[in-house]
Amino acid sequence: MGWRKSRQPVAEAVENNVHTHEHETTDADDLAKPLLVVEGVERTFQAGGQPLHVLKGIHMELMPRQLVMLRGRSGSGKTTLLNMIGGLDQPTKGHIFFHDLPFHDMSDDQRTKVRRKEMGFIFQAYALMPLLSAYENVELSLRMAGIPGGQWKARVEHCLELVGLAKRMHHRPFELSGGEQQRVAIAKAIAHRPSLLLADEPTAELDSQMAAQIMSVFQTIIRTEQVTICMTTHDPTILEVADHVYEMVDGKFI
Ligand SMILES: Nc1ncnc2c1ncn2[C@@H]1O[C@H](COP(=O)(O)OP(=O)(O)OP(=O)(O)O)[C@@H](O)[C@H]1O
Repeated sequence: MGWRKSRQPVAEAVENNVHTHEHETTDADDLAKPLLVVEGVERTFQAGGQPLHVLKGIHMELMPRQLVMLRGRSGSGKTTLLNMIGGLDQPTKGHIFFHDLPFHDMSDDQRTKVRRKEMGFIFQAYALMPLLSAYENVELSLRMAGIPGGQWKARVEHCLELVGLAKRMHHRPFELSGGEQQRVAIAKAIAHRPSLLLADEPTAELDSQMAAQIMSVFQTIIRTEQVTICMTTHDPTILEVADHVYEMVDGKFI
């Protein structure tokens, strides 16, 4: 594909090529090219001295501002793939390009740099700091991303408003419902303006009404924050809001 030919050397690209705060200026060309490309990805683990082939040739694309779901039974390889997309693990074989950057070729440090700037993560269990308020939890993520302190207040308030928690900003996690805690986790994950949000079973702990609220928040932030979301799920009832569903069976898409 043409857009890959203009790739800069990786180290330079990690520093220069990834535009964290320029989503507003995305033009039609940028919307037409994938944010992430997975080509022929395989992943083999050594388990008890035997090779375990968990991913067996995965091809996929994430386009800008899409909501993409990976669906499949427990053990089919969804989390393994999500870890690979997030640069937390590397393929045994195949290629992963994120924003033109070859994740399969990059060092841990290089991938970590890109991940901190460009990605947000949401997990099944909400991963909030229990002693900090909703506000402080979101602020912490801006502090860790190295965003200047002068920008924190407006951004924290904006993100908590986006997820519908403006009135609960000063509550601590134990004073919030599971769905509200997950919405704080979403505010936390988008605060530093990532272009890709990865969510592993984000609705698994929630009842259907709360799960629907989470999906509605996802749709809002795709529109307003211009993120792409890739999530895993077991839940057939939420698939209808996806732009694309990849169905995984035994390490392959069907
Ligand atoms: N680091 C590892 N070492 C050995 N085996 C692993 C490792 N990580 C994952 N596996 C195995 O790979 C298979 C797929 O696991 P994975 O967590 O990707 O599935 P999943 O579809 O996300 O399942 P679930 O829905 O239960 O989270 C499982 O059999 C798991 O035991």
